[in-house]
Amino acid sequence: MSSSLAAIPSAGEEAGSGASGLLVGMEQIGKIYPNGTVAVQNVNLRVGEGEFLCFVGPSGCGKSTIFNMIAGLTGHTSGRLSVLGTTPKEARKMNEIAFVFQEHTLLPWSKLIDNVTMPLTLRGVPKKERIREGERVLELVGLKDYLKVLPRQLSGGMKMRVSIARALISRPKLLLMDEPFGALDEITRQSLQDELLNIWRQDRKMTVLFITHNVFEAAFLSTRVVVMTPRPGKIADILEIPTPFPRSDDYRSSPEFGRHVHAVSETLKH
Ligand SMILES: Nc1ncnc2c1ncn2[C@@H]1O[C@H](COP(=O)(O)OP(=O)(O)OP(=O)(O)O)[C@@H](O)[C@H]1O
Repeated sequence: MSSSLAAIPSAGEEAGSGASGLLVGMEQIGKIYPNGTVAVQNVNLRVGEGEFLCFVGPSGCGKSTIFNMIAGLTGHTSGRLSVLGTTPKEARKMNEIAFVFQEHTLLPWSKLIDNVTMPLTLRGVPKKERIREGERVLELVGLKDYLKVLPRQLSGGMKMRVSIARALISRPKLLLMDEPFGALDEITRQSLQDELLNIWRQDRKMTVLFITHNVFEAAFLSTRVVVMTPRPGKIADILEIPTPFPRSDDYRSSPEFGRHVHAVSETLKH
């Protein structure tokens, strides 16, 4: 992997000049938590605009830690990390990174429209614009008829759709999804995979980084799969999934899909 990341600041340094075309650049990234746990070691990764990367690896290998470092929620302790051409902390202030977790984190007492527009409310965006954007993203996830409904009236899959809508409302350049579909049944999971790919394909400038334990999900969604080793997490390999989009149910049952799943599974074993 080429790594001309000279413009990327080292751990603890302030923002440097941006590396153009590079959404995320990781060079020799390491993370040791204050209690001494070595979570991540020597991670090198370059992510460009419009990619869809899945991260797979054994439990505790540092996938969430990598996401938290990219999102500026925890610092790296060695190496160089660039996000949107600057440091993660600076990138976080740009409102161009959104996070979706497995837990939906919706406010139970707020209607859907208020839940999805929360990021805009916090930024002081006028109500008219908030409502317009809220309707836009709820339509994207197939929930435009549910504006005034409370989260408790929704199924798990619908709550996840709302979480995705809330993440999309800021039109993020970088969408970080940490095992978002892990708690859903297989049918709901597959339909959300289809919807997510449709949304991503409508905005090919958006880059998605997605954690999953499911090799089928990784082979279906990704342009590349990052396979990690057990802790301390390193990158075992990065597998290209060159199958063109749109990917349909035919792809799910194709020999090509089987080969990609097999390749990811085999890499995980080593
Ligand atoms: N705040 C923390 N302090 C100390 N150790 C931590 C902290 N957060 C995570 N760890 C440890 O770092 C390692 C990596 O954790 P992380 O959550 O990043 O792994 P993961 O690959 O996302 O796991 P999973 O697939 O189970 O969600 C684990 O050993 C975990 O216990």
